[in-house]
Amino acid sequence: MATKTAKSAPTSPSRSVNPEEVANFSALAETWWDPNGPFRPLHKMNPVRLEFIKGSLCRHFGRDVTATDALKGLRILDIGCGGGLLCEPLTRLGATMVGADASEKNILTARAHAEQTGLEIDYRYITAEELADAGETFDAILNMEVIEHVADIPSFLDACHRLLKDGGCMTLSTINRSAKAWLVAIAGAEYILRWLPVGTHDWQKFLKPSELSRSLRDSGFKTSDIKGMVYSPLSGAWSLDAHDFSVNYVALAEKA
Ligand SMILES: C[S@@+](CC[C@H](N)C(=O)[O-])C[C@H]1O[C@@H](n2cnc3c(N)ncnc32)[C@H](O)[C@@H]1O
Ligand SMILES: [Mg+2]
Repeated sequence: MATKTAKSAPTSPSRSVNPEEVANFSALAETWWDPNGPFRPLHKMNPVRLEFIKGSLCRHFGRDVTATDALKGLRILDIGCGGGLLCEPLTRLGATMVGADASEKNILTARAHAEQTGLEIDYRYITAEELADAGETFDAILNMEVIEHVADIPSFLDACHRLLKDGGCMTLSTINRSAKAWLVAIAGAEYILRWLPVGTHDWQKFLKPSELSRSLRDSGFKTSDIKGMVYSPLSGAWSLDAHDFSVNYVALAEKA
């Protein structure tokens, strides 16, 4: 009798890609740089995201946060870069940026915009796993507003871990799976204010900070900072908050 060999499940090189999610972003690709378009919330959040990213990277790498070229010499990957809303300001701070996205249309928009602004940014139409398989490594990774849109978190974070040099760090942002987040980020932002197209976010895919930390630990990272990002309806501005993680939050993870 022939012995039965255990067959492992077929491995897909890019398990993190959810084709429906990527198609949603591709459909909006031409609107990335419209400050009043569907990505208006990201434009509004950008100053506070940059404050967190710049502050975290400067502390981690011992840089002077007040220097105009504070990130000079650092090779940084923006995974799921979309239209390049973060790649451009970080390039201006001296970083050597690689922006990678699973949507080709996003990459075309990002490249066209960088050409207009005269910034040199290496944009790639590639998934996290493909880039990791290619053996590239980076001093730091930006992982901003992506994890709640991926199909397989362990595969995605394992790829990020492979992409990070020893001693490197990764910033993340996502949305908490709380009742308030459903009210604000889904009912409010999608259905009432129409800031985002209905269906942009799936509440089930939001992550509690403890779940994000656990997933990061399982992939070999140590969470070293978490801050809330809080929106003030009065001023229309976002700010970092040490205690309120109830909706949006940012985190810093180090390669353990
Ligand atoms: C909400 S957007 C965030 C864009 C950008 N990080 C920002 O914050 O301005 C999420 C992006 O992740 C990309 N994406 C989703 N899954 C991905 C994957 N597995 N690898 C690379 N990019 C991915 C999508 O195409 C989309 O552009
Ligand atoms: Mg999102």
